[in-house]
Amino acid sequence: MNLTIRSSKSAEEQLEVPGDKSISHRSLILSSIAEGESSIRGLLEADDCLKTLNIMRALGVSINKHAPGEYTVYGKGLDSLEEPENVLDCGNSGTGMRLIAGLLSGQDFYSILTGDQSLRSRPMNRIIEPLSMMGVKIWSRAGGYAPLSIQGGELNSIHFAQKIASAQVKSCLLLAGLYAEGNTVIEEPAPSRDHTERMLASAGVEIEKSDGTIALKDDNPQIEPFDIKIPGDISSASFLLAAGLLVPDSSILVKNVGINSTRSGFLEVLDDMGAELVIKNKRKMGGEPAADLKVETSDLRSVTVEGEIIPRMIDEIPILAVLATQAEGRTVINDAEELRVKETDRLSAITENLNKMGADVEEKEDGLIIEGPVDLKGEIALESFHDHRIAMASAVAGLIADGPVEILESEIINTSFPEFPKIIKNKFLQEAE
Ligand SMILES: O=C(O)C1=C[C@@H](OP(=O)(O)O)[C@@H](O)[C@H](O)C1
Ligand SMILES: C=C(OP(=O)(O)O)C(=O)O
Repeated sequence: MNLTIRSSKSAEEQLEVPGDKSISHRSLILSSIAEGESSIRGLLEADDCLKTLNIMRALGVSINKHAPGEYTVYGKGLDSLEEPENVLDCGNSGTGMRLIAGLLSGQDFYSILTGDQSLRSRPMNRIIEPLSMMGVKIWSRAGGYAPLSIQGGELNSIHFAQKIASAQVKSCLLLAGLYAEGNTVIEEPAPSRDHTERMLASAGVEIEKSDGTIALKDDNPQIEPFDIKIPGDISSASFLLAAGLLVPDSSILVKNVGINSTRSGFLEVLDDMGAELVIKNKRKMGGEPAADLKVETSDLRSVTVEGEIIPRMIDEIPILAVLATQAEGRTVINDAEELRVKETDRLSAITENLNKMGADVEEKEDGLIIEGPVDLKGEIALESFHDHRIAMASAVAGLIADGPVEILESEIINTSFPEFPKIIKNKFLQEAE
């Protein structure tokens, strides 16, 4: 399936984005091992999270759907999971695979995790090594690639200093740590998203955080069941905000978006770029800070983005690159080498697509250098590279191109934001195509 972007129009819209992907995965996993019935509203019903939901069912958890995004999960405690009869498929989801690997490490049974071609080429040694130190028997293909086979059981706790700021690795180890003897301690070089820590703490697990160190204190943890209303995903919202900033005479309000500071680096960068952005109605939703975000079409200036902010906006770098093509001056993105091991090599994919449109993007080992502003050309077909964020970032670039832009194999957008093509067609294009 292709998405055709042709003739955009100014948009004055109030929109919502679906539930946060990271929080959706975590709420399914933690409710599955809670002591009782949990209720989840606003679950992201996109491919990645639906894979996690199916895996929890395959592990013997009963999960009922009542309405769109509304589920009851009947958890029976930490040790209630059952050996799956078949291989568990995480699809395209790095988060699903790495977090569930942590969970399965504590189970006294054998399981196999696999995924699509993209996921089977993403690095898993980053979890295999610390999990092995905890005593898990875990096998992979040569080089540390999935499928992963796991024989879980008795675990010892570790004190692990992460080299990369990865919330997936941290969360994997915290989940395994629930089953380990003694305190699991994880150090991170810079703050990464902290949804797992927040959710564990609010479910009654003793967890301490100070100066980049997270310690699971409970010797005999139990997860209390919870009711959660998941806030909208800031990573999905970033594409709509960018569209509002770039398409002339637009004004976009995205309501109910999670703005946890470990996720909201993109908003800080927008501010530095001179974007007309207002953060309104700040409140808490599902134990997380949330707000309504309003942007108006803005003249943007270039920025340098590097260091500790990178993990706090890791999935927003491709759309930042699109914005940078329209900003006055040279934008430099450093310290973003992790983008090379996402669903695709995002540094190379976004460089290729934007340069095909006539942009001036230079790829560096750990980032990008982008000169702006540059008029973007249409009459072009762009690859999605089997990566939802590349497909959506390219579609937003298409909104300001001087001719039609075709996004190839755009169905990959279902990974995180199935409503995106419809929102773009209905709100930003002249006529529904
Ligand atoms: O923990 C999570 O939910 C995620 C963590 C990030 O990955 P890393 O932990 O690999 O940086 C991010 O890119 C991904 O989209 C979701
Ligand atoms: C990197 C992403 O997800 P994951 O690692 O879960 O596949 C993403 O959603 O941009």
